[in-house]
Amino acid sequence: MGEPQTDMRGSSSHGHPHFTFGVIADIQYADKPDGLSGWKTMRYYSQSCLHLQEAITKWNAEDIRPTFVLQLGDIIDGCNKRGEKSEASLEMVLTMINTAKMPFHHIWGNHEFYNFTRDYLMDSKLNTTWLEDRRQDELDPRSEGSSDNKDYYAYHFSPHSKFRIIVIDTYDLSVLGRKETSDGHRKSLAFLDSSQYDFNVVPPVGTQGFHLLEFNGGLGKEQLAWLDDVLTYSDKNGERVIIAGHIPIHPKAKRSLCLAWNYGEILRTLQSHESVVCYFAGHDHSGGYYRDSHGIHHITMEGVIESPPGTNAFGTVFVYEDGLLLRGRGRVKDRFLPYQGKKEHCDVSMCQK
Ligand SMILES: Nc1ccn([C@@H]2O[C@H](COP(=O)(O)OP(=O)(O)OC[C@H](O)CO)[C@@H](O)[C@H]2O)c(=O)n1
Repeated sequence: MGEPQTDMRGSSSHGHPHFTFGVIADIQYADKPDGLSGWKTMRYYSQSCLHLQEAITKWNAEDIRPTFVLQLGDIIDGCNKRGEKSEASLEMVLTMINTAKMPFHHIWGNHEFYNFTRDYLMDSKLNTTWLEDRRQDELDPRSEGSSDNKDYYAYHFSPHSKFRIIVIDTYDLSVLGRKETSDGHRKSLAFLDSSQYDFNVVPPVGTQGFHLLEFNGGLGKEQLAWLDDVLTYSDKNGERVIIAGHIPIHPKAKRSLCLAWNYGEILRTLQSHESVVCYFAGHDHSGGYYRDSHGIHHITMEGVIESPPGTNAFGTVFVYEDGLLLRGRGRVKDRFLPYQGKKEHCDVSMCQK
């Protein structure tokens, strides 16, 4: 695909954008020398905040200022916990984010849970449910007036009358973050018990249960039902929906072991609603892209932490009448993502759960 062309005001052959927003993933800040990860990939801790600062500077200066930014999780690295630097490092990154002229929606990844408990996160500045569109609460039968009632961190908002953004919690089913005595932890273990898994063995990619690893997670039944309700409303209201979570949900949209435990169930939910346009994830630092058989675009953003000096990894999404234009910076490619009608068949044959 050739370079998508836009003029200084974002207009293109697709018209003028309804709105724009920023996306960024896996900043993983730590005051630590650069070095190899356990996966033998290079991690540039010295660059993570510089890259974030550059992204904010660019977003602040854009002709059409992004309405919001989706921060796709892993904002600070798990190694902060060992040095008892979790709170100080988080404060340092959030102070930088305060210089942005638009709100950030924070998503929680595995590194949030290496540093903090779920209870801590719920009361922290990384809980951005206050940005949800409360006027829509009455439209969600299961939300009971507020997302505060939920045992998972997910919400939605409508930045334009015909568009909705849904933030999902891909560590709702997880052995990270929840107290061992909690119902959520029990349900997560029950899920794993019903599957073949062993956290001590990393099976080859593509074999049964290869993705049932501690650093992945999934969506519980309640969250799936809530998501289905919100999407049903969006279908009826003629909205286009963009969903964001930390973990990729399509086996072809990632390169490594990063895949939600119950990706099949999540995919089936998304694919049963015509409103869904795109799913944004992070987690797999090498990035990925796949357009599934229902026309849903799966974008896995390259990770800031694995972006060498002189590069970066973030993007601005221009939301047009006929599609989304992802204008990538650094390692993130430019892509035009057209909206498309549903096809009859479904590709969940690849999905084991
Ligand atoms: N070979 C390895 C490497 C790591 N682990 C353990 O897995 C956990 C998560 O690793 P980490 O690198 O911190 O996860 P990220 O979310 O930063 O990155 C995911 C990558 O993008 C995957 O490609 C941690 O507990 C490690 O100790 C391991 O068991 N074996």
